[in-house]
Amino acid sequence: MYAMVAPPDNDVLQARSLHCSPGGFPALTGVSLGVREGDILAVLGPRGSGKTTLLRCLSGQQVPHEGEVWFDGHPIHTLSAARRERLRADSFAWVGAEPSLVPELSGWENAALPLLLRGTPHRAARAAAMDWLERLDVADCARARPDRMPRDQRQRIAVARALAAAPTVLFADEPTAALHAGDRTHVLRTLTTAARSHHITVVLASVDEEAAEFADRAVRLVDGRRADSATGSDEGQEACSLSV
Ligand SMILES: Nc1ncnc2c1ncn2[C@@H]1O[C@H](COP(=O)(O)OP(=O)(O)OP(=O)(O)O)[C@@H](O)[C@H]1O
Repeated sequence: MYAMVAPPDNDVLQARSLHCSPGGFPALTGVSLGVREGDILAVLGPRGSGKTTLLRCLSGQQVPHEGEVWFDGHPIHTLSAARRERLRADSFAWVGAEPSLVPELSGWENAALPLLLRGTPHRAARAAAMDWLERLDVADCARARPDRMPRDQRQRIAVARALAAAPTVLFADEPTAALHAGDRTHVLRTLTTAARSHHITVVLASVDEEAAEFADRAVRLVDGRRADSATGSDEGQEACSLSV
């Protein structure tokens, strides 16, 4: 064991020697990495390599069985479930492969939902949501219900919802997996361009090497371990001074 030491100032997120076995399967076996503020980090690897489990640990949805996760200079693996929930609502956004929209709400209401839940006035939340729907080319879906939209439009609204919330970190887990090739590139480009212009840090998981083209850095996982460099193995405290 080693004493908990805060990560370097320019790392907004840091994982140290994560071990995690959801459902008893060793999905992560000693993963360390740092994510610099404002960076777009691609987490690449084949199916089953541990990408989703890593993003779930970094975002506080899953507590690692061993190791540490730090956000903004504070450990989050030691927080209560309620405090992790609060952190996720205030600072993080998540886009998965399947758009998970509220079926009873229209396109703009879905995109505005995190802002409305935070108490943003209705008019301001609507304006922000509409702005993002326009950037993602789905403004004409603003009044439609999700069951009236094709999947790629629902996914664009899910991306708009994540960006409208102005998170510190956006976790995108295979955000374009369910889209056609042309849509994939457009959604990834829009997501990463918007994140850069709003200084949102992005952790982008993908099986597709193309995702690295949109990122500042990439790490690669194979069988729950870093496969890209010596910094990725079970290095414990040395990780404190390393970014990616
Ligand atoms: N709750 C769970 N119960 C059992 N096994 C799990 C659980 N969660 C993850 N695993 C296993 O851990 C391994 C890593 O899964 P994970 O979803 O993190 O990988 P991934 O790289 O995101 O893959 P995919 O693209 O298929 O989602 C896989 O073998 C998966 O079956």
